[in-house]
Amino acid sequence: MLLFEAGVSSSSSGLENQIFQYIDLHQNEFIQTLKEWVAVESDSIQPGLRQEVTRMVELTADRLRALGATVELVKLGSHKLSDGQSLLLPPLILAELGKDPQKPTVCFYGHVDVQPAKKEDGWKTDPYTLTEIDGNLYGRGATDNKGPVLAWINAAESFRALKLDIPVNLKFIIEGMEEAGSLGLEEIIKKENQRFFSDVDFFVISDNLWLSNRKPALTYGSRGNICFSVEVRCGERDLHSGSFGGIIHEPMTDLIALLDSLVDTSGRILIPGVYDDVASLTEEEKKLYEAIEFDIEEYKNNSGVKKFLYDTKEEILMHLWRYPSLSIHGIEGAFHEPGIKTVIPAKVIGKFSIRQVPHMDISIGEHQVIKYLEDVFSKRNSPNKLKVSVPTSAMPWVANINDPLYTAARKAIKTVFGQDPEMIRDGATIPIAQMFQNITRKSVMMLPVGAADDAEHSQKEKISRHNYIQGTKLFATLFLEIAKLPGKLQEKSNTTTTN
Ligand SMILES: C[C@H](N)C(=O)N[C@@H](Cc1c[nH]cn1)C(=O)O
Ligand SMILES: [Zn+2]
Ligand SMILES: [Zn+2]
Repeated sequence: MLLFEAGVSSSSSGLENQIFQYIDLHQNEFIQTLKEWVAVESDSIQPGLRQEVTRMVELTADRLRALGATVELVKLGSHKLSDGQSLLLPPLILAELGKDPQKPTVCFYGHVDVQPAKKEDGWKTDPYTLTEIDGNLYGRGATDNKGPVLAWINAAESFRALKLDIPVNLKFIIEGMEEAGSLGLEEIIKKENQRFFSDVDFFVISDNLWLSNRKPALTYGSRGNICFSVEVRCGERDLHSGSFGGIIHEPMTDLIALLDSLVDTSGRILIPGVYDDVASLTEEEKKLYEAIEFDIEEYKNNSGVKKFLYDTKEEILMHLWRYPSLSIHGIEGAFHEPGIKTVIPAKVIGKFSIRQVPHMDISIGEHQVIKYLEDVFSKRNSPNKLKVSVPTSAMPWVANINDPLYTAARKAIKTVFGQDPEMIRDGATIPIAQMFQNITRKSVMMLPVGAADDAEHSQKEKISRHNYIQGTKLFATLFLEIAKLPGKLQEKSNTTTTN
């Protein structure tokens, strides 16, 4: 059996070494569970797979119950699809393990839904069969986010199996709609703020990646996102392009023109006012970017793209983390199969999103985009119908890295990986981060275990065996480090005695 040397460093204690050995010895069992989880096609985007998402949430609940946790499945109601139909949302898991008032309480967030994946998208392995190749575990959801969710559960299980006291109370909030924009979540966080979340001291999210393939990271910021749907319709049914091509305003032509008006060739968003509220860059912040270790070539190789829009480390990171970006994701109703279908689609829906950064206002952004699209469309003198909607949006998040939670995590990372973490932000969005911070006013931290080459949302998504197993050790060590934070414990026992 392979033992990871970095997990048994000179700075780790006897207790840590005992836990690390247990994790190393049981790594194949942990991987087997991940295999079972990856086999569930819990794609939250495609309505036809909603039952699989619910099944995945139930499987997760079973695992938490087996750990000894008390599990509640909270109903989130339903949501409206673009065709007007209503679809049930999967339940949300709120689980609790330990309720000792003398211990700090850590709430972990993760999601068990995944992005869509089909073998024919270009996967070399079946996306729903976890496949190990050269130490990497390939499969949809391996890193985003089933692997990290299991790593948290594995960490707690390891304490239990060794009959060791978990030195923190654990709470879990696990959803099945993150990839679809965390529908229904904010309402529950607000509702549960005075109940389930009332005794939480720290929130930890492990749903993003390191900046490097090898160097661990701690994340203190993420971008938000506003998702837009732009529908252009000419009639009730598709038309023969031989019978009608040349005499009508085609919806797809209108839509392509609208989408083409959004960004220029340098990546700059062309919607007036979008950059107005972006936080200005201070000298202090500039220095932060200069100090970061970032291998542009490695990042480029991970993407498979030959050239980025920017050449310097600072420009690239700033355009990922502190400036908005606009991406076009797809067109519903467009003929996308191989071959030629000589049709004029009657209705097409373009999908794009704008990653929001601090100080940008979502409702102002929505208004600016809708007005701009209406202006561009009106100049085309098209009789077609334009409808712009915002199916989902999420706020950006930035945390205070001087919070004791970050101190505990730095120590845990140093113990397990033998090096200090890179302090990073993330260009992606985890809607719950800002909800936790805003609503509960407690400390929030992102502690990723996936590496930069994990290819989230892509055809070769993976987590390495190393990161999955070391990640499990990291979370176990984090429990021990959080329990050592004196200020928090002191405060907690004071509160307990005065109550
Ligand atoms: C970072 C996280 N693993 C993730 O992939 N989040 C999604 C969430 C989202 C945002 N808008 C719609 N879904 C993402 O950043 O794309
Ligand atoms: Zn995720
Ligand atoms: Zn994702």
